[in-house]
Amino acid sequence: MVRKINVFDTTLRDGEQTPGVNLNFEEKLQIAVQLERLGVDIIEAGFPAASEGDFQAVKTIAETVKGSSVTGLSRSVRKEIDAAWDALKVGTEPRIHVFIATSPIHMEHKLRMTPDQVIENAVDSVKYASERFPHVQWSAEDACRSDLDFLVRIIEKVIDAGAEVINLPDTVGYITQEEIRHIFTYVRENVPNIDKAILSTHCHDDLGMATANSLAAIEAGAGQVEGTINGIGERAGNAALEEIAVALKIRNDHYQAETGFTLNEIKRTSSLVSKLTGMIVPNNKAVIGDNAFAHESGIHQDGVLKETTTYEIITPELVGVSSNRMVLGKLSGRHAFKEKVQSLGYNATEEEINRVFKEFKRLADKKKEITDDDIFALMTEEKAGETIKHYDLQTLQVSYGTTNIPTATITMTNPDGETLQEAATGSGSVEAIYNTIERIIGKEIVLKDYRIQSTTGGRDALAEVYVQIEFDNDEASGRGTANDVLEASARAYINAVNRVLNQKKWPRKNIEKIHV
Ligand SMILES: CC(=O)SCCNC(=O)CCNC(=O)[C@H](O)C(C)(C)COP(=O)(O)OP(=O)(O)OC[C@H]1O[C@@H](n2cnc3c(N)ncnc32)[C@H](O)[C@@H]1OP(=O)(O)O
Ligand SMILES: CC(C)C(=O)C(=O)O
Repeated sequence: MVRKINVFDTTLRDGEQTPGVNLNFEEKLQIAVQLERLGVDIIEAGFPAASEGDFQAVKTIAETVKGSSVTGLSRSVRKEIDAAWDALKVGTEPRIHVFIATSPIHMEHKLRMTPDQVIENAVDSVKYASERFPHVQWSAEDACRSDLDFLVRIIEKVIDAGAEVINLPDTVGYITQEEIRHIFTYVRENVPNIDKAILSTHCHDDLGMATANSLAAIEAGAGQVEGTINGIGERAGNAALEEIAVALKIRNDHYQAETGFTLNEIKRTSSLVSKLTGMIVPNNKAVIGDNAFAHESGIHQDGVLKETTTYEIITPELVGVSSNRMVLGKLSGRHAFKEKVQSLGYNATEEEINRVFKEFKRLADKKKEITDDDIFALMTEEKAGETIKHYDLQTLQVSYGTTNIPTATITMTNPDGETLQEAATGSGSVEAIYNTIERIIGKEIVLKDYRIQSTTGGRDALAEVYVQIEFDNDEASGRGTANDVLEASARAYINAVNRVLNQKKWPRKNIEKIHV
């Protein structure tokens, strides 16, 4: 029997508590609409009493979103419950989330209240909220560091006062899986009226255990899970909802529970939240990181090419990613290389593949990632064999100073094997180099794009320059790698020139016609 777990998304409330994140009205609305599309059951849209902006955002979201229930947070303070009511009453089935801390540390030092005063306050605010809202959720802030018998006492009373969801947050991300299972089990077994309420889990990631702890709480009977998209939130963040939803799906055999998520909306939701909050998703982030479906090493790539399940437990399509990705680099093997060559339209012999594979490995030692363009260049050179002649850089000298005109002197061999030398000036060193190369080649070349990046870290990093040029009505890109940026710039330019020449012989648009 598979249990349905309600998803309570707090990207717009706890997620907005991420240091540096500040969503405006339109951004909150855009995210809320996407959360609805994702299939979130409850959207916590903000804290209506916190500011006029948050009040308006919660109100508009409550007016707009109909497929998910919309809620707002409030302290155990009557005027905040009033503010929440004003913002949320426009929604269908208005819902409030009231909280107060229950741990000895919070009660004594922050609230400066006795446990009995906390009970009195919680009961009063839940009653007050229930007189307005048809749905009331109550949270015992810092529940996971609270005394269990005190929790049992207060929960029984707030359920009697009208709370229908009881949330037991791990506010500071402190709990372990075994302990959270114990808390949920203890509450279920000892609160006499617990059947009238749904238990909810809300975990923080301070020890990197938010997802694991949320799943453990589900195992112990939580019927609602709270978290944020991409795991953003206060301090180290909240449990990442996409991880929980996918874990429940993939390990359904174990958890026997599922969310109502339209899972293939996950990637789109994650990208939207990342873009609007400015919180970049790490490449290695579970489920939605750029590398989650990328395979880098030869043994893995070979396995995936033969049978994807060898190294993929989640299909990319499940979460809305179009396909997996083979990253060609120095750790790649012949199988992945051959597959890439074939996917680019080449019908190469084993002998050719073996030859070009050696070149590929040489290049991969210098570059982090080998692109389709690189493979194209390697294959073009292989197919052209000796017949295509090209320009080669022999020497490069650049004179630059703050008070003189940058001048480059270059020696190159041309396609006929002749050695040519020229010098030219420019407004900067790179322009001087490109003007000199243009003179040697004797053609007008248009530089359409120039980009530079380092391919490794540290002071001795290799510079990689990418250029795009046009001459003789043909375009090509070129890359050059060297320890020095000026040499890399020259090599990229010459590489692009050679590609234009190669393309004239082996037109790229006819790539599939290149057969042995
Ligand atoms: C675990 C969580 O994530 S809880 C949610 C956290 N989110 C936020 O705090 C964002 C919105 N917060 C705000 O805009 C403001 O903090 C407000 C409007 C709520 C309150 O602002 P202020 O009145 O200036 O109080 P301030 O934030 O400085 O201090 C909090 C006060 O609330 C009290 N308090 C904290 N939690 C609660 C609660 N659940 N119920 C009642 N009082 C509470 C504190 O004890 C403190 O009281 P004191 O002033 O008597 O010492
Ligand atoms: C208000 C509660 C649910 C909270 O955000 C927390 O305890 O982390």
